[in-house]
Amino acid sequence: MRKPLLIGNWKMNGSLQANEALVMRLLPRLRAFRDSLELGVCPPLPYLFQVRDLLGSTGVALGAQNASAFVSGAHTGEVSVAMLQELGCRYVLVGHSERRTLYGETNQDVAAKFRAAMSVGLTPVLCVGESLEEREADQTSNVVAKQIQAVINEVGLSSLTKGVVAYEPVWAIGTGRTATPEQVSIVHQDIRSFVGCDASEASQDISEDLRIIYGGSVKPKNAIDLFSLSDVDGGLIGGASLHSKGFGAIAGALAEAYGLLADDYETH
Ligand SMILES: O=C[C@H](O)COP(=O)(O)O
Repeated sequence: MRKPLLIGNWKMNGSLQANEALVMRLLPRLRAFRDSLELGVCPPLPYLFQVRDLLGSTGVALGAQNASAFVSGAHTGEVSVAMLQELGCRYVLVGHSERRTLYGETNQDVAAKFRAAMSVGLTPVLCVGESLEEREADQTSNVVAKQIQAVINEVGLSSLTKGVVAYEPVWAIGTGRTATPEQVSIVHQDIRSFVGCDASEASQDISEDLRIIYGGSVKPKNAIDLFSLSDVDGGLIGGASLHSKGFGAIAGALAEAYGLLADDYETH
């Protein structure tokens, strides 16, 4: 079974004081799920040390929101995957739509970052998704397939499962406009079919093993419907991950969807 995964992406939010308050309130809410779910948070880079220490050995992992594809050298302002690994990160987001749209990252750039992350043992979380225009032009499948194919070209199909795919329709990010369960289900199934499309036994296994999580305006009230879909293996949560109660409730919904509710957790 694919282990359900929930990652909070704090984006460019927080302060020393706010992070401490958030993590201290969040940890008790996540305690019941730490064996059944894989949990992580991605604070802004300057706070990685602080949050790593706050998380301690609670089982909630640390992740970064971005990394350079380069190993070292004259790349002012960039941070290497080895640095993130040294700081205790387990995950790194690659190709978040905000990186693609605001900072011009191409499919090739993202694929190089995926490779770099893998090379130091980090788990790259490959973010893919279509814009509203692309959806309206019926291009969702093509766009997502190209984003994934670029990574397969770079690292090979069999290495795809060293990472996680996060489907995040751009039009649903931070807009309060969540994709419907039907829309999400179609794209997640498409991704799984695309990965398994050469019909070899190996590609079938890879397709079956690949974790595909959903992100885009996930809230406690819509989480259970999204996480109950058979091809959705968890969530990448933006805005709601900044609130301990909301993120805790989303973790509860994920556990509930998988029938993994711990005895000491009540759904309210
Ligand atoms: O990385 C997270 C996604 O961009 C989703 O953000 P959101 O939950 O605020 O829509």
